[in-house]
Amino acid sequence: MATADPVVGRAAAAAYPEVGSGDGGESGGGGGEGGEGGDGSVAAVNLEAGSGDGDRSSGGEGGGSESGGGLGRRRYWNSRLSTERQRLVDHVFKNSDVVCDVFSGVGPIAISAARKVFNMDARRFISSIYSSQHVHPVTQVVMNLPNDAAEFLDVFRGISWNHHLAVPSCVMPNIHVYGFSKAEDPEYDFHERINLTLGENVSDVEMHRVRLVAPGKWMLCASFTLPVSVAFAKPNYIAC
Ligand SMILES: C[S@@+](CC[C@H](N)C(=O)[O-])C[C@H]1O[C@@H](n2cnc3c(N)ncnc32)[C@H](O)[C@@H]1O
Repeated sequence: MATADPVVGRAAAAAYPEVGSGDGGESGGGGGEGGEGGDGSVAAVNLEAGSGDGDRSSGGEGGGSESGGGLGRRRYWNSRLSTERQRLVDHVFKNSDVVCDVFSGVGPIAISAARKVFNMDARRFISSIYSSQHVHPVTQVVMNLPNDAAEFLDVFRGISWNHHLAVPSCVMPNIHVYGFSKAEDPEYDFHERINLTLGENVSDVEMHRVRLVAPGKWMLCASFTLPVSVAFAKPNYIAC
């Protein structure tokens, strides 16, 4: 478990996994106060609050819950996703990666991988982290808000517009975006949503079926490298 700068954001996080992959965080380790809900499927930790404003309700994927108001209180997460989180932390992220977990919730992914965590709204975070990319280019972006994350992808359109002189040396991040699909061909359906939001036909998208959340409804993880043409496209929104 991360002990240095144990600051967690329920909104967004950036991680420097070279510090270690932690213990997966599902058993309420490091922060103490592990606990279980009635169905035994949740665990809780006390976390030192960073900055940020307002509270956010738990995201769309079923089963998980977060309780309490502000950070530093008892918070919960869905342990049914622990295998998926471990897949990212143990098999996808490399030690040299800088990971941006934009829907971090209480931070089970970020904490497993991190030593440095921020707390901001997802859109503002992506914009700001990219404006300071000279120091630590982001190499992995996790977007686990299955109901809506694909619709946030437009934030990447033109994200590097201001750095157009650096195109040849620019590192494009691998994006891992989660989504649900009830379609007959869920991979095709989710890929179409991604293309639509990015305004580009993205090739080489690796689809991973995370789990069947209801009969005929898959939770998927789509992984792809952000196309240079998207990152350097003329932005269609003003970054805050
Ligand atoms: C499905 S949970 C995923 C949490 C965590 N990454 C995990 O793997 O368990 C999505 C989280 O994103 C947060 N969220 C929703 N909208 C957000 C936004 N606009 N910016 C940042 N976080 C947001 C929700 O409060 C929720 O905690």
